[in-house]
Amino acid sequence: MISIKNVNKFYGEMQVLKNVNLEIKKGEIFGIIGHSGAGKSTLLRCINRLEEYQEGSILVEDQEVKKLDENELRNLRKELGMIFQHFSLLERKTVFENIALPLECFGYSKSYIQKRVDELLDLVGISDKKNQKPRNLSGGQKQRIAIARALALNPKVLLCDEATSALDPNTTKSILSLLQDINKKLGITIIMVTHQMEVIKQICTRIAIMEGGEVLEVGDTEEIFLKNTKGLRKLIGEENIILPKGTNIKILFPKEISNKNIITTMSRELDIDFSIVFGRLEKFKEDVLGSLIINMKDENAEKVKKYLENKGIRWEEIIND
Ligand SMILES: Nc1ncnc2c1ncn2[C@@H]1O[C@H](COP(=O)(O)OP(=O)(O)OP(=O)(O)O)[C@@H](O)[C@H]1O
Repeated sequence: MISIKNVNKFYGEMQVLKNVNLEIKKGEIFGIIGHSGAGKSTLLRCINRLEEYQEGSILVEDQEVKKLDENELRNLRKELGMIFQHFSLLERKTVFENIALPLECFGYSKSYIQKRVDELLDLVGISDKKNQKPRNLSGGQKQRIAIARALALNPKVLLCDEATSALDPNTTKSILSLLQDINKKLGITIIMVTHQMEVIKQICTRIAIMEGGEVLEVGDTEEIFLKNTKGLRKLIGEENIILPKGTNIKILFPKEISNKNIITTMSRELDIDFSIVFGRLEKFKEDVLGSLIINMKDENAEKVKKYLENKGIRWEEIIND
């Protein structure tokens, strides 16, 4: 659906996107996470050409974004709705007028606009606020208006730039579940740029971790948390794990087995001692998952690997993580 290949972008001398490659699939909720300044927003804004990119290619449904003429760009933007951290609503206009704006720009009839805005108000759950001004509404309600406005032209993709960063945790949850509903009901592809771990855990099926303009890792969100990958550790500032001598094995605890006493049972059954090098189990949606690195003498490694294989437990030998 969206294919980003070898994209480089510069602001003057400063390179802010470095050889970025990503494939975003139709219908998925894809997260782009990283610290401030990582280049997330810039990348997102290159997709709808709010920013230009100097090198590489961005294809949206097989159209090269940087080659579009004015008319084609207008049509592309119709397909790509966008929402922002601070909502970008017009304060002097009512909720209805804010949502109607893109429809007016595209010349729809008054009667269609009435009908469409009512549908959208219903979809985002703020029908009762139709004639209010945004200043009388909460942050969550304002973001619902912004979502309705972004969906007005029936886009195929919704670009979300830190859409929940200005909201409290409960409102964040409700906006995320609204986005999830919209994704399911309407089949819209969603790209979420965020620095909030909870956001990607809650709704993104796949994520890219960015730092310094580069994509460090791309993968299935659950797998990244399960394996506690290097990119994820970098993101949370726990990058360096000092591996002791001997064999180091990372045991994965997917949600189905995270509460089992694998290590103590294995130690007892094999009569081998282990030391625990590093591990983290954490809440992921309604479950707990994670991994644990254990250290053992080299001569015991084969026995342990066989044991884990036989029990169907996922593991990886860590040589230099
Ligand atoms: N218009 C601009 N002119 C010059 N430099 C810019 C411009 N916009 C962004 N930058 C720089 O580009 C880099 C990437 O910024 P970007 O906003 O994409 O990062 P981000 O990961 O989205 O972070 P944040 O969440 O803080 O916005 C930063 O170093 C930023 O200072």
